[in-house]
Amino acid sequence: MIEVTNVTKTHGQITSADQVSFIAEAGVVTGLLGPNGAGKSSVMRIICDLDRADAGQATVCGRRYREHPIPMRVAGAQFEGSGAHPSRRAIDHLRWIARTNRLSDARVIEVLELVDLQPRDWKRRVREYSLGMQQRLGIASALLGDPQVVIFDEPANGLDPLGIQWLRGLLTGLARDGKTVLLSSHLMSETEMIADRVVLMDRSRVIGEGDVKDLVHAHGSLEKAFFERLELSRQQGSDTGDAR
Ligand SMILES: Nc1ncnc2c1ncn2[C@@H]1O[C@H](COP(=O)(O)OP(=O)(O)OP(=O)(O)O)[C@@H](O)[C@H]1O
Repeated sequence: MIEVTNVTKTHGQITSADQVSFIAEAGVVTGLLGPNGAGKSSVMRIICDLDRADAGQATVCGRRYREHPIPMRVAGAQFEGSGAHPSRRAIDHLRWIARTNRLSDARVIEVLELVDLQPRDWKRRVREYSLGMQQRLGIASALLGDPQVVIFDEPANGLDPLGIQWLRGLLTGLARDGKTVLLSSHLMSETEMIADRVVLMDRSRVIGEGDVKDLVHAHGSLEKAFFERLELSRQQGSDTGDAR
């Protein structure tokens, strides 16, 4: 489980997270949905201890990410593509991460197969990878430690419709195995396809949340639900003189 409680983060004049609170449960695919600059990556970076919150806290399975003895075995994360150096061979990138985290080379092969990268591509250099292949490699590295919690920042970017379908199968399977799955996206229809539950963000705040099925049932589509909520929230913001 991921628990985010009143997380606030500022960078000088800019607020990237403003009292953000939500829970991502085990066995559920939770989507953090919002437009560019809404604060999704900022919150995910704080969950993974890549950034420190100014106030509030985020825990993964009951503790701060970095307080776990081998964090990678508890939570795996993917930010911006593969995270690999372009000159590295894909398999060597994963082997390096595996060895520094006391994981076996056999697990490297398992995750390469899990993300459906073809054996002929394993030894290719990452710079030769398409965007979609880089996404798959990034997802593979997040899964290396077979963690309870997986966090993917915009995993659908660069994937074609078949790739999106594959991603949905993968994430649904992980949730079915009892894992906590958190993904961010600004893509409404993809999120509607992939997530069970959504946390809606705009201008660094949570503006709503709910089960995707319920929101689609009530509003016709997740996109409509999102924009209705967005309009209301921005209206309330302007009523109170909040310019963000
Ligand atoms: N290190 C930083 N320094 C200054 N501003 C930052 C920093 N990190 C994030 N921000 C700002 O915080 C806001 C939220 O950014 P963030 O990347 O979290 O949004 P996002 O929802 O992930 O957007 P996208 O969908 O475009 O990735 C933006 O205005 C961004 O410019």
